[in-house]
Parts: sequence; structure tokens; C-alpha cells
Amino acid sequence: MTAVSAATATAPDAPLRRRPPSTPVFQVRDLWKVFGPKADRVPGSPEADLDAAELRRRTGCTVAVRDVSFDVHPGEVFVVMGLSGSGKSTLVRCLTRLIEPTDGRIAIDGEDVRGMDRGTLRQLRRHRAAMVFQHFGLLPHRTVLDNVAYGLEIQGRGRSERRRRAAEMVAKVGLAGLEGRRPGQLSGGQQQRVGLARALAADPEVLLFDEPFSALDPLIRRDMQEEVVRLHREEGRTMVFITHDLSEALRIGDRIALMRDGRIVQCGTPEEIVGSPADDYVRDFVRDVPREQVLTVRNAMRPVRDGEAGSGPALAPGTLVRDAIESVARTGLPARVVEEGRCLGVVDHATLLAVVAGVAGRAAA
Ligand SMILES: Nc1ncnc2c1ncn2[C@@H]1O[C@H](COP(=O)(O)OP(=O)(O)OP(=O)(O)O)[C@@H](O)[C@H]1O
Repeated sequence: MTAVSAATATAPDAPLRRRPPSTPVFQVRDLWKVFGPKADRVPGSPEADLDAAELRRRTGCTVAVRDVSFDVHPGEVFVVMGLSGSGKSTLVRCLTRLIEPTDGRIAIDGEDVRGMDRGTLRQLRRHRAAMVFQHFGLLPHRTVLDNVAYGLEIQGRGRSERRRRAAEMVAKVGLAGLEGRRPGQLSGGQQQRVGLARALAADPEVLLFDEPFSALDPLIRRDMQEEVVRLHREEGRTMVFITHDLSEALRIGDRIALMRDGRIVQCGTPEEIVGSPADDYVRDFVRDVPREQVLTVRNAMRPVRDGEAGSGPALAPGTLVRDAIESVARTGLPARVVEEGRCLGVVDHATLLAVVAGVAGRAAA
């Protein structure tokens, strides 16, 4: 079984920067990462538009990230999703220059990352944007508590503070009572939780997860996804999460960047990606998603007809179609979509079925 952990540690007096409220945590503009000889000649050149095999044949280079721009907002779970080889890991490693970008701009809290010297970068990775890897073992001879405290130890925190904070984090991830065990005495899911607690103990502003749960069996995986969502709700910490699993992305993401061949082909909320795919590739990607579990009544409703505004159950615009189906089935009446006392529209059997059948736009027309 694998475990997660985080790059942690720094001097105890390191400055923790606080950004003005509206500044994105990460701002990425026109970012390229090209592997191979003379890589810096590729971005923006005619060769950059060649297909991967031809580019490799002519230049020996691979474009892993291709002219990518996006923002990560404070407090959101931003998911980078795509098939194997689409560039997810390279992109996220570029954010803290674990991989050196070839071209483009990256800012954290408005501060230029590409201009940072080595010391500042180390601070960045340890304090501000900690990476939680899938294959990053816990220390086998240390207890759960000491594993969680490890990052704080390297940060130079005092023993009592370390133990207090580590115990807090162990409880937070649901492992209270197991503090004295060693990693080998834990299940895979429990080991993941230790890794998560270790990352949280260091209190980074952003957690960067690289497929942390992909080696777990489906039930434990689901458990860990819920754990991440819960921690996110409780703490409001910004998270960037890589996955190749669409259902995982839809479950945990506030927004999803869908990558293909190094490009972001669509960036939006789960509802935008499933409800309004940007092209045939995205449409194909989300074809099998149960739409009623992602789309809300705001996008399913039709205009109100005479006499409807005062009857039927009232639903908030953000209600999932799945839940609206239950209301309509239970009452036998069309449901009103109500916001601040105003009826915005109505969902009835036909509009809800149209969502399930994937013909919602056509039915509303
Ligand atoms: N060090 C490297 N040298 C050359 N090419 C690389 C290097 N690292 C990655 N690549 C290539 O860059 C592309 C993107 O790889 P990357 O690992 O970022 O994709 P990914 O979407 O994270 O894939 P996976 O889900 O399999 O981890 C791939 O074509 C890969 O072969």
C-alpha cells in the first residue's frame, strides 16, 4: 500500500504572506513546458503546432504543457484532469518549479514565481504550496504522531508545539487513538490519512495533490475523497488536485481544468463541463456521467406558465436535478425554482426527464 505525504519544513520565523482578498492564489499565463534539446525555441514557433510524433522526430522535443492560462481562486478545490500523458503532473509541478517551466508567467498571491531565488522557492514549497504525493512513504519506524510531527520538526518547532499540533491533525483526519501505531500497522487508507495530516500540520496556504488516492481500492478511495471535501469545507484551504478519474473530479472539484495533449480544453465548474461541453472531445469525455447528479435546476427549468407561480414545492436554484426528481415524484406537482422569494422557473416531469436523457437543451427550446 502507498501513503501520501508532503514536502514540508522551513525556519519557524518564515514570513507567512497573506494576499489581498481578491488576488488569485495562482495566476498562470501562457505557460509552456517543453522537454528536450533547445526546448526554449519551441513555444510560439511553427513547430509547436506539429503533432507530438512529428515534433519529436524533427526537434527531439515533447510539449508537455502548451500555452496554458488559468487562475486558482482562494478557497477553491481546483482539479486538473485528463488522460495519462495529457500534462497534468508537469503542469502542477511547474507551479512551484519542481519542474522548470520553459515559457510563460506564474504568480502566487501576485508574486512572480519564476523570479524567485532558491531560498524563496524552498520557503514557497514548504510553507505556502505543499505537494502531497501518491508515492511518498511515511517513515516506517516512527509512530503516527511522530510522522505527522515530522514536518514541524524540520521547521524547527518546539517539541510540545509539535506534539500538540500533530495530535490535533491526527484527530482531524479521524485517526484519534492510533497515534502510537507505526505505518505498517495501518491500512492503506489510514496511511493516506497520516500523509494528509502531515501535510495539514505544516499549514500550507495551498495543498497540491498529485493523484493521492489512485492506488486505493474504490471504497477507501471514496472515503478519502469525502475526507478531502470535509476538510476543505471545515478549513476553506485552497487545493489543487490532479486526477485522471472523472467521477473523482466531479465529486471534489469546485472547478475542473480538463487537459488534452498539454492544452486546457475546458476550464469550468462540474456543471459547466457536463452541461456545456466545449467541444466533441469534452462531450465524449462526459458522455456517461449521470447528468442528474451534476446539473442543477437552474439549468433545467423552463419558464413559468399561468397559475404555476404559487403552487408546487419550492427549490433553490442550486438544487441538483436528482433531488428535484424526488420532490416532483413525491408531490406529483411541478416544482418552482425560487430565489429570494422570486419564482425563476419551473421543473416538471418532462424537463427533469430531458436532463436525464441528455436532451435538456432541445426539450426547453
Ligand atoms: N522528464 C521528461 N522528459 C521528457 N518527456 C516527459 C518528461 N516528463 C513528462 N514527459 C512527457 O510529457 C507529457 C506529459 O506528461 P505528464 O506526466 O505531465 O502527464 P500526466 O497527464 O501527468 O500523465 P499520468 O496521468 O500518466 O501521470 C507526456 O508525453 C510525457 O511523456
